[in-house]
Amino acid sequence: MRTRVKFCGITRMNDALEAAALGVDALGFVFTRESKRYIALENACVIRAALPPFVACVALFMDDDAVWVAEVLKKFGPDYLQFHGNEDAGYCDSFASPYLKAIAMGAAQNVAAFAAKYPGAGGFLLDSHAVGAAGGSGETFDWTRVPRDITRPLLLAGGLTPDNIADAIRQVQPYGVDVSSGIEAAPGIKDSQKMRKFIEEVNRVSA
Ligand SMILES: O=C(O)c1ccccc1N[C@@H]1O[C@H](COP(=O)(O)O)[C@@H](O)[C@H]1O
Repeated sequence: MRTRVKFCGITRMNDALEAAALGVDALGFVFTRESKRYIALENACVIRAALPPFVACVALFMDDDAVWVAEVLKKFGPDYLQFHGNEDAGYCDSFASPYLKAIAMGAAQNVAAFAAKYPGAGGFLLDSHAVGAAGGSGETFDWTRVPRDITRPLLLAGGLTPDNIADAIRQVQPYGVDVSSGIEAAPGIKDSQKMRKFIEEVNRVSA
């Protein structure tokens, strides 16, 4: 099956439409305000309304106030929430909405034990970022540390680029991949050629 692709950190209409035309499965919108890729809720809603069918929208948060998450849920209506901080399962489940939980792949991380604490998560995003630090750093982690026996969907993230995505998929065989800085010209500004090359590489190795 083709590896699913999420492009994260969308801030511009044209980037979203180009990504959709390339066949991306999901677009990520960063609603945590410290991020360089933060998008105002009103702008995200305008982009969302212009997307063709079957492009999932993901709303990313990092230790945000529950009131803010609820407001985004109500107005933006994401298909998935993505929690990228220290949120516990009670907090994540409290929104009664499908969600992905990020796992920071520090040296001591035990993915199976972490995942067991979040029975309500639809999947897990394995990222190189330190918990509490802003993500989207463009740094990879040691992919040999991804366990093969996790039965729930895993999305590989952290430092993926058009040049390393083929190796990443061959090595990790993830359910999906998630990329932000590796397809950018600058934070929040996607690069058309990098987006295209990234999708071409995913299609080439996972066809
Ligand atoms: O993108 C951000 O600005 C961001 C901010 C806070 C938490 C997570 C963030 N991004 C996520 O990080 C991964 C990896 O990014 P990159 O490809 O290494 O730049 C990205 O897929 C987002 O889900």
